[in-house]
Amino acid sequence: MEKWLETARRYDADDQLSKYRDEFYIGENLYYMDGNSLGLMSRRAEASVLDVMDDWKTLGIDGWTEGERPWFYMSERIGELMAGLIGADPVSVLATNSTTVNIHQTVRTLYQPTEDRYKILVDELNFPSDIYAVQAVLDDYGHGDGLLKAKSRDGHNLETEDIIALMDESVALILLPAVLYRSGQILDMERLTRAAHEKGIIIGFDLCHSIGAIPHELKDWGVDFAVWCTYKHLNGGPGSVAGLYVHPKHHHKQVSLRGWFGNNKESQFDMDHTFDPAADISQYQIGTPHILSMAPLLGALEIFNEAGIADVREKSLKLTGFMLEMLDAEFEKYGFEIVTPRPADARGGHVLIGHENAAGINAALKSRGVIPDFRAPSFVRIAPVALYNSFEDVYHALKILKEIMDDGTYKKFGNRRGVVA
Ligand SMILES: Cc1ncc(COP(=O)(O)O)c(C=O)c1O
Ligand SMILES: Nc1c(O)cccc1C(=O)C[C@H](N)C(=O)O
Repeated sequence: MEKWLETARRYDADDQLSKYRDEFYIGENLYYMDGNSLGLMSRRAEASVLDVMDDWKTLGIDGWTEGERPWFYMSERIGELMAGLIGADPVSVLATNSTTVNIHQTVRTLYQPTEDRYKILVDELNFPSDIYAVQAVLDDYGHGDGLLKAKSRDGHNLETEDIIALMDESVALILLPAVLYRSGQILDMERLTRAAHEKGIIIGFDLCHSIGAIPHELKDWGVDFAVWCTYKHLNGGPGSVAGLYVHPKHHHKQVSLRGWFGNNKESQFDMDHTFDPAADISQYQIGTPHILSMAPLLGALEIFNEAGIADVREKSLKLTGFMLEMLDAEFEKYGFEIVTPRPADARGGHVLIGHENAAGINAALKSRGVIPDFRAPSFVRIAPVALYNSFEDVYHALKILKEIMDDGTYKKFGNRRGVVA
């Protein structure tokens, strides 16, 4: 194992992003590898929350329009800060609601079924909330049987051609993940979008596991819409306000879930009963924005815009590459299945390993200060995050994993997941 430590130290010495590690609160002797579920708090995120609290303290109601960070425009302001991460114009990006609400909002708004074309194409590996939301839309439109699921050949990943083969004239809309939440596979968004548009289908992506980990070019690819959460790679904190993108060609369509914060800002306080939609993405807001759950993003996103998503991606690939190399070389005898695709263009920001005792192994790792997460039925997800993890973290996490396997301590933990895994 010693040679891996040397490699890790060499990589760390070369790491241009290592200066950001100190900006984050990282517990003592903790190897935090769960940034794809909940990113760590940075000092800048903490400071921006305190600044917003201070505006509330000193300005009261005038905080909506006064101060350096007027709350009335904060959803759009954070949208601007996220635009570069997804390759979009700032006027097409917004921080609002939760991911699930944004799926209801975008899908309901852009889904325009006809008698022959009413199906929504998803995949059988997507996160449950996405499926619940899409099924609810279909049910409400009287097309409950319209959910079409692309199947996985190996139970972990998807083949682009299998998805494209399902795109026919019966499909009205497609919602797919950009990076699969379990395996970490990146889907070919550009090719899928091209194929969907050739068939006249609206296509959107869930970027929960890709934003902040990989670059995107949504506008150039012509993607119709996207949604994402901000508490994973973007480090916005638990329940931080989600994001959405809608291509400018759809901005003229009136949103389905209407509320007064989607109204044209100039006329919003006229309190008229006729909805006067904002001309741009602002229309996708519904009610009063959750200012305190947006505030951490002001600081957290500043770090991203400074570090640059290209460098973040380069380091992230090197971290997961190093992890995969160690797993291949040192873990063969333990019976792990390494699920994450190997090619760099197909691998997101985390690695998924399968083992029949995965829940016990996950618990044993946590007891030793390594924080991954368990995903049913038998997987451990490990995310070394470019902004705050080092190569030495990866080395220590895997060294501890090896010790747990060698001494069998994982057996003491049973093999059941916690209530929140
Ligand atoms: C792919 C994906 N979609 C949706 C969600 C749910 O998002 P929210 O709880 O913000 O609605 C998550 C994670 O919680 C996710 O990983
Ligand atoms: N949103 C979460 C939560 O409220 C509690 C615990 C975990 C989460 C997650 O984000 C899970 C995550 N979407 C996943 O990929 O499994």
